[in-house]
Amino acid sequence: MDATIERSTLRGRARAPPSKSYTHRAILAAGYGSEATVHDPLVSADTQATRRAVEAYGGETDLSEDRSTLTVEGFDGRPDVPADVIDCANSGTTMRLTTATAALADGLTVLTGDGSLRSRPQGPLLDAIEQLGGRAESTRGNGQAPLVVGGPVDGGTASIPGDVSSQFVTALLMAGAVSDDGIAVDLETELKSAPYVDITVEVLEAFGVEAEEIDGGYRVEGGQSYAPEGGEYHVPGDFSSMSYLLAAGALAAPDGLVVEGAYPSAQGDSAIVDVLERMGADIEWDREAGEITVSQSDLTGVEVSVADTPDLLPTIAVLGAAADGTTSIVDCEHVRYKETDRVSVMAESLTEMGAAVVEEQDRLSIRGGETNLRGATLPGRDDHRIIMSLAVAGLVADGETTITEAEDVDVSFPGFFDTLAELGANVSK
Ligand SMILES: O=C(O)C1=C[C@@H](OP(=O)(O)O)[C@@H](O)[C@H](O)C1
Ligand SMILES: C=C(OP(=O)(O)O)C(=O)O
Repeated sequence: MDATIERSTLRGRARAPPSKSYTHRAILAAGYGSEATVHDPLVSADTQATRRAVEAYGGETDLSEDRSTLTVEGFDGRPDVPADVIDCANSGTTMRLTTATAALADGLTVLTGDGSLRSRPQGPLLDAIEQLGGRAESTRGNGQAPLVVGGPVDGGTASIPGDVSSQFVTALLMAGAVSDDGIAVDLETELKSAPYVDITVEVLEAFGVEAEEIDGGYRVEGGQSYAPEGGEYHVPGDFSSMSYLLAAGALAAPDGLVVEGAYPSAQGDSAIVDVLERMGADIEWDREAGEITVSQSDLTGVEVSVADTPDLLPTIAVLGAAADGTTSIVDCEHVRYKETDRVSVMAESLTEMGAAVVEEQDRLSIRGGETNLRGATLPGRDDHRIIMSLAVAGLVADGETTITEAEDVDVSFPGFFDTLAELGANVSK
């Protein structure tokens, strides 16, 4: 599917989808337990992959007809050896989190994914599982999927670098809670994407599982049981998804637009509100009502570290391209290990749209504001965040912006283009 966007004026109210990160964790936490109902799950391509993995390990899941609840009968801490290969599709979270599950099973599991996922780093997690006494191999010996993983591991201490993916820590903590001896993770370097581990700790706590940050790492006791209070868990709204709507409002909603479902949580990506404020946007977050109101404003470039918030890079890059002056996105090397190398892809795409961009290994600088962005035909590269951010750029570009393979927004924000259209965007697909 191609999506074509033209300059637009937006207004009204929109609700971002439920959080992808919380949904993955809630489904897997419920899988590690015996029974739980997950309310307001994100039903998207990525979270469906985690659902399939839980089923492969012996869990059962049932999505209500209106898709508002997912009931999970878990495998109670003891995963079966899957009857088939687990296909994690495009989802890094699914692959990392359920690779650690495989290390608890008494036999071998094979995990694979699409071309993008098969090119992303898994080596530190494989090493960690081997340090814990499990078997963990990349079939091509390059630290990438397909992976062959086996256990059962009892627990112990594993040391991993912190600057590749926080999902390795999340994976080991979630599995460690149902291991016999628990797992301690020593971080060899400072942790990037750290708020995602805060999300993990928050979800574990909601499921009655304790994990803690210790000096230089994290630790979880073994022998714990996953059971949310009353058997129910509610997923909050997704701030990464909201970032596109908020950026769209700051660029193209003179009378303002309201984003609903924005309640405070551990999501680092709520920092988008602060970034927009620093750029000069007229933005207000009513935390109690869970509503953010944002209006079109003249934006100025700022320097932003995305060490904690890698998924905001494409959104901030687009804001920078439309702002006066230079926006520097720093601490971004780990953003190269996503569905695509998003530092390079945003540099190329925004250059194509007429922005002045300088790409360095750990910094992306965008000088905007001198001339308008111009529409272009841009490949979506099977990367949901590239597609959504470029669609926002299209709202303020001269002429048409066409994004190819735009259906991949389904990974995290199904209905993204319909939501934009309901806000008044000129979108055709
Ligand atoms: O744990 C999670 O839910 C995620 C962690 C982050 O990845 P890294 O920890 O690999 O940076 C983030 O980019 C991804 O979209 C979701
Ligand atoms: C990188 C992302 O997710 P994952 O790592 O789960 O593929 C993302 O959603 O931007």
